[in-house]
Amino acid sequence: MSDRDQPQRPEEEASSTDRATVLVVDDEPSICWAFERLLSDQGHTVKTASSAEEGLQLAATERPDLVLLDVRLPKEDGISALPKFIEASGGCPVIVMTAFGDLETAVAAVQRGASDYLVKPFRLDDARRVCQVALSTSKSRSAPAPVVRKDQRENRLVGSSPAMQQAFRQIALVAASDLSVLITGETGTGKELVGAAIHRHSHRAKEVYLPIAPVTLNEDLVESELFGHVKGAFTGADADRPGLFDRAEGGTVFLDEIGDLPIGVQVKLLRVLDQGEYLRVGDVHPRRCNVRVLAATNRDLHEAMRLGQFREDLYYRLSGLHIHLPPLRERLEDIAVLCRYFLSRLGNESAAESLSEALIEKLAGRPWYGNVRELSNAVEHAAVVARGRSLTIDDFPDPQLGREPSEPQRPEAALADAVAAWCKDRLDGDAAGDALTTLHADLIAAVEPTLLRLTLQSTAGSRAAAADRLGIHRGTLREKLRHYGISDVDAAGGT
Ligand SMILES: Nc1ncnc2c1ncn2[C@@H]1O[C@H](COP(=O)(O)OP(=O)(O)OP(=O)(O)O)[C@@H](O)[C@H]1O
Repeated sequence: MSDRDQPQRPEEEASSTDRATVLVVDDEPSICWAFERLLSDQGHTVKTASSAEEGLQLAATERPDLVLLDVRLPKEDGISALPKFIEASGGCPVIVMTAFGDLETAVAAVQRGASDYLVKPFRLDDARRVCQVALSTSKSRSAPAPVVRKDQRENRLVGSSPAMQQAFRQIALVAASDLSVLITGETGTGKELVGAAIHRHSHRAKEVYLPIAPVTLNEDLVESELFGHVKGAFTGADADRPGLFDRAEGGTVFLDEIGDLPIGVQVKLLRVLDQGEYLRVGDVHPRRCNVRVLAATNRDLHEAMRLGQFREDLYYRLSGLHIHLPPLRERLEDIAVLCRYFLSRLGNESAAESLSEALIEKLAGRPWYGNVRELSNAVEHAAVVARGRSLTIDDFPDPQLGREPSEPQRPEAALADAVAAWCKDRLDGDAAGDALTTLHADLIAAVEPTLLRLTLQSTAGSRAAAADRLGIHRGTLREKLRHYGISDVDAAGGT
């Protein structure tokens, strides 16, 4: 707990809940002491125990209003004792505490009936807030049936950093609900894996989980791909066709790169979230749908909203809960556990066990702009090179020196921003909304000449090679150069 957290004075606790009895079960005396100080200052009675067995006896005699239960205890651990505490106390909320949480522990705790999950070390402010919320919940809740855990060895989400512990806690708490979740983070930080984990631990687990990246869909057809269309909706629509939301009925949709969703489609998505219904393209009869939406992005959605590229109402509707995955370079504690995990997933247990501190330290000094994806590939590469012996830093591929964290997205993002500014300017200038009829053609005319000139320069004026690079027919290139009045001399000479 941090020193700057000072417990509030009793008189500051005007809105405090009724005086309650709180049982703290932890074999660390400092934790028991901290809670005693925090909660008795608020007028509550605090009982402490250093083992599950001792705690259960107190739970039966004291019938506490709240139990704070550590996971690691001397004999029986907190997770297995959890249902017994709920039963012994007559159904009071139990907050599980751990310093060694992984996703499975967090999910098991919530599935066994924990009302919340505190990751050590925690701030007193957080502990106070979590206790207050738990104390305000009904004491009459019944103990949920224990759920049998499935072994989820493949594609597990691992990490020991506080940021990952926080993510595990959020996943565990949100999984059982139907809340939309917004998952943000740079490329390769594990957003899709978080989406899959939420689905896997939800009541929809047996239904479809459909990860969709709208950017990979045909731009003109993205709406119809997502929501389907009816016969005659557009040229070529010769029959009714269901969309991806039909396919995901009852399950979960993971929308990747939500920041790139066209505005028109954003409106439709908002209707799904608000009213649980959507229209197929060309249809006038709304269809009901029962789909949980998880969304991910590596873009700054606040900036996208500012530029008018992302709807604010959709942002607030989507971010029922926001899980942020920091870049790997900001959670270096995860590198060792991830390396071991990737090596044992490759079946290379001996390399996993023999990873040296010195190697981990060297790896932690690298920038990992591609985040966990880059680390995973690098470990795989190193394992192949090492051929069964212990890994050394020389087995790893060279780090991509000199690259900036978000460089892969930067030119596209800058271009999108420039287009947005241009568009906004033109649309604002057309306040009456009737003068603009060639917006699309105007934009193409503004950017295409530069594209053609630079490509021709890159091929030293060879039209055939430039057409290949551009992915257009040589005749089309010739026509375009004529249209824009670009001569070969222009193209070779500069922009
Ligand atoms: N915490 C983690 N534990 C184990 N594997 C991870 C973790 N985070 C990421 N990975 C692995 O890294 C790779 C990239 O993860 P994922 O596709 O979920 O990232 P992403 O953030 O969705 O990336 P993008 O934005 O590029 O789509 C995957 O192979 C995934 O299994």
